[in-house]
Amino acid sequence: MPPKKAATEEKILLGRPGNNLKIGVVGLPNVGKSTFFNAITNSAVPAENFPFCTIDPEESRVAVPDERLTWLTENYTPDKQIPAWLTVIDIAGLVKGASAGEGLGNAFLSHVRAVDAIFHVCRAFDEADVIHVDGEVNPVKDLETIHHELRLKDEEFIRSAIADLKKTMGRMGSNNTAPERARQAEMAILEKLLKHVVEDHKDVRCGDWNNKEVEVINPLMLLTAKPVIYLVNLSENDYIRKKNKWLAKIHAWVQTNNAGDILIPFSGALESRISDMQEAEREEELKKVGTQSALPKIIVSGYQALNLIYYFTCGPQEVRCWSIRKGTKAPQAAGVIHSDFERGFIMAETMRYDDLKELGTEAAVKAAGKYMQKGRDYTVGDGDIIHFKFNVTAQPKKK
Ligand SMILES: Nc1ncnc2c1ncn2[C@@H]1O[C@H](COP(=O)(O)OP(=O)(O)OP(=O)(O)O)[C@@H](O)[C@H]1O
Ligand SMILES: [Mg+2]
Repeated sequence: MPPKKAATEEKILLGRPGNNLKIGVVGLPNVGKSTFFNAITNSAVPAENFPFCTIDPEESRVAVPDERLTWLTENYTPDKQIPAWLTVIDIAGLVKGASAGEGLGNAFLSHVRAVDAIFHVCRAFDEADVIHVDGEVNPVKDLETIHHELRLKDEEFIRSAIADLKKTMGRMGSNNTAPERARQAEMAILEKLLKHVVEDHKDVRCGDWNNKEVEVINPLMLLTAKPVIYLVNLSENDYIRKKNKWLAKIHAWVQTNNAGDILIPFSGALESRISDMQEAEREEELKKVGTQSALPKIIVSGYQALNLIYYFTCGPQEVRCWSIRKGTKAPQAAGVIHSDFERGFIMAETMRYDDLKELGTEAAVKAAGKYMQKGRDYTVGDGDIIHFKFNVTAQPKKK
């Protein structure tokens, strides 16, 4: 008899499912959040030298740079090229005590709650003219402040979930019924979560949670469950010379507290200065000062932090990226183009970008046996080039 296949349970990801995910720019007031946001979106959110100049979150979407898309466009010469987008939201500054309503506290925290990942901007530039809310530049202290506030808020959410659950427990008398046992199991998970946040002082995303636990955690929409990318805002000079007295300390703090989180240095001053320039002028300026913009890396990292990937559809009309969450199966991936594609899904004809690039043409990929037909169980991979076959009576319309 053939050996039984080990049942490999697919790990449920922390966070909201779906592909309509957003990343928020979070940090203390006046650290350069709007400067960064403006540079990244070239939009007109005011960046001014006083705290709380951004009151409402501003939203913008930016194209995810990808040389695969450039290559495919050169080869298919389509009428249109459509990239993947990263949706970025500029949130006003959080201050110490925000969780207790300080500053514009709770409103800001609800904006943080509504995003799916965080660009945490911290200030490591000395600039006497730019006021620091605590009177001194100390990015490590700033990181502590924000994390403390986010965790306090999570503690409140978890305690309130525990209180709600308690009210429903033991009502029916017997505590050995199936629903009651489910509630007890949920309570145990909530208590474990509370210990993680309150006693161990850890962010939720740093825990090793199993699927049952993730199912309890996700609906709580906890702030510290969201992936974080630390963006360290340097003066132009420090960024160009790749030196700053705080960088090593910030790095050590991240490693100790949230090992694995990504840290990217950038300069709000430089990015803002070059963001108005035409591309050629910008390239020339960057060459002159001997550096590169940090924005492409930041955008790609932000997109990846959301657990998003994309597949391509390629043809003479358009070459296009379609965002899906990691782990999405072929029919649901097809549903991103049109719900009919999912409803009437027959198969996905796919090839790998790398194979197409290496072999040159679709015909060569087919001849090499690398053009595959995949069924409903196929998990779509990043950079797959897909043509869906489907069958519905109604004429499908593209989104
Ligand atoms: N790297 C940098 N070097 C020097 N000055 C900078 C740098 N980055 C930003 N600034 C300046 O710091 C000031 C505050 O920037 P900005 O308005 O972007 O902060 P913010 O974090 O959005 O503040 P708020 O929380 O009030 O919305 C601006 O005057 C901006 O030009
Ligand atoms: Mg701002």
